[in-house]
Amino acid sequence: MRPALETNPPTSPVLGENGLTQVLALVVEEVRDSISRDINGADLLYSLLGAPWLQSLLKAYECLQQYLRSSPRPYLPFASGLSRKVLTDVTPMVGPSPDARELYDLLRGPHFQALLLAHDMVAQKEFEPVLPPLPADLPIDEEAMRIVCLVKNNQPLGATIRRDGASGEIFVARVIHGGLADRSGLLRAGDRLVEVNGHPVFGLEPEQIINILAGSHSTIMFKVVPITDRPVNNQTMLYVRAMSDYSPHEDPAIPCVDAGMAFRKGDVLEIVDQTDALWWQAKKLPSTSLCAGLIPSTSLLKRKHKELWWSQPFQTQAGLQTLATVDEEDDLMAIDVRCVETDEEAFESEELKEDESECSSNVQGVYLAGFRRSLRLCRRHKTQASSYGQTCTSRCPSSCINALENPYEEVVRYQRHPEDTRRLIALIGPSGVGVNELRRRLIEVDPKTYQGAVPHTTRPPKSYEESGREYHFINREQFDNMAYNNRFVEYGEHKGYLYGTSIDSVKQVLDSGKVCVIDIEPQGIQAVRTHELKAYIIYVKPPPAESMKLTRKNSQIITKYYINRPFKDEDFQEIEEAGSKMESHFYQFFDHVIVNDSLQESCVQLLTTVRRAQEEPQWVPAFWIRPTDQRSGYGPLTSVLDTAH
Ligand SMILES: Nc1ncnc2c1ncn2[C@@H]1O[C@H](COP(=O)(O)OP(=O)(O)OP(=O)(O)O)[C@@H](O)[C@H]1O
Repeated sequence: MRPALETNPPTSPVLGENGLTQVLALVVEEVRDSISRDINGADLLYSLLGAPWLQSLLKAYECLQQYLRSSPRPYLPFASGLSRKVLTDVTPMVGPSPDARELYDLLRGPHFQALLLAHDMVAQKEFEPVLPPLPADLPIDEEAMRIVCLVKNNQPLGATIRRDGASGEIFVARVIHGGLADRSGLLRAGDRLVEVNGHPVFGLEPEQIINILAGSHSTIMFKVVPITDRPVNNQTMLYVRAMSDYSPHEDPAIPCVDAGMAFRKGDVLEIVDQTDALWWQAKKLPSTSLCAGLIPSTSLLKRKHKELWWSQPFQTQAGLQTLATVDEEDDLMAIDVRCVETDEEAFESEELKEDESECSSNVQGVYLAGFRRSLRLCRRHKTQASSYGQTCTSRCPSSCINALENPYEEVVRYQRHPEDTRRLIALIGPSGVGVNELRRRLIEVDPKTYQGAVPHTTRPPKSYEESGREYHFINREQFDNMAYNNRFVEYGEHKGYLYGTSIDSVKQVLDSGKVCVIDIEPQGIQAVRTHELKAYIIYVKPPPAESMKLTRKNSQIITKYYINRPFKDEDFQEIEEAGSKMESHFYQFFDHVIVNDSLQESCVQLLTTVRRAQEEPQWVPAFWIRPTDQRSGYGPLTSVLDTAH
């Protein structure tokens, strides 16, 4: 700041009449200097301070301040009366002077007359409400009643009622945030209803009252005894991502189906009211609606999920275990007898050919790691986790979230700072949909920005391979150690060798300032949804089988038995089915979905999405952003949601 400003004591600045404008002018000058010194944000601040609306606002403020000090009094109590009298005097004048004519025109002007009218209203203090006198014979024990008159429009009233079983009295059960009743500010949960449109409601059933309401036309009149102890609303705004689907129409327990709000897994919800322990009020984002809807609270939804779980013991439960089902089906893929591998050596040599061809995948001198066939095939053997006696949950306890335990995941808006490491991009999709094709094309577009992670393997290196380029070659003990210490995003076994993508390989790419682009299987989701990697997960969705038949005419699929072979109809069917299973279990973790129909369009969409993921604000789990000590286990989410009543 300039010395001129520094000399003023900050607590008691004595500003002249145009004090604020002067101060602002000095600040603007200061900010202009900062722009030339290239100080971050100075540009934005300069345009904000120079905005015409801010100048006008300041002028209005200063005028008000000035008049507050001088407390002006009306010159006349009835200025429009005087103006009318002058007009009556001037009208009959024969050959009035130019001054008299000008005065006449001025006084007749509608704006001038409106100004005088406003002046008189202020002078006579007509803006103060006139209340009717209280009746003299008011009984002492009379309860304070409030008469509420609401104008009906097309919107629902936005309130529910309940009947007290013991007393037969009717109460407002809840007022829906942003609804007609809430916006009136006159009806509150707990108010006792005495009359509706002149009908006493005592002893009536709620349905009868609803019929009275339905029959009323332009206005609804309530007579209520207001609640005396209003709960203090000290809740903070909360945003969550739904981890499961919910439909009020399929929930017999909801207090009012019409007030309920359906949501799908992955939807971001703004929780606007948690006063009720069972039923919260929320809006689905992005939302243009003023009115919130009822959704089950965390504890209620957990209870519902548990009840469902117990009532369907033989069904596959949503969550990470479902992988087994998807994968088993992969393995049970109808095996074409002609495809069965008979000669290990012949296969090996074919693999070698393929490896050699992949060796040449150098783009601008950069080797594209992580596209090897053996690595991709090993990821289809899903026995690895059990063979290590570990589940995903035990591998990454801090971030595993399943719908049964946490039906809502708390999220916050996150804008990556340009100096922070880039977010990991993880592509996921059913095998054969085109995940690797898209990933490869993205990296090839700009290998200086995008890069895959170098995987680890226990397989011995081939003559042309270099450690750290195709793979990090390590021994089994080292691999086991890394797996034991949760250092892999995912890993698996192929032909007796272990292959895996490590967190450190991903971090190495991110730390070099590049965007790391990997593909993952569903069991890798939790390992990348961490504060450390901040993965942005893109689901590559298969288009309908019929459409794939057209677009994949010249494409080839990698299988366990053939290195490459043309797609068959069964492949499309399988990809489609595997896709819908993947969606039904993991959709809540997908930040973006690309339907891979036309390859060209998918590539463009991928590039745009990946850029947006780095540059634009996104909803991310709150535990990524919270301080370290709050970032363990389910703690933050559960405690925030369960205690915030
Ligand atoms: N949109 C598309 N149109 C036409 N062909 C495509 C399209 N997307 C992918 N392909 C082709 O489909 C084949 C399978 O794609 P890709 O190898 O990327 O599968 P994937 O999803 O990575 O599965 P996996 O990991 O099991 O190999 C490749 O030959 C690829 O070129």
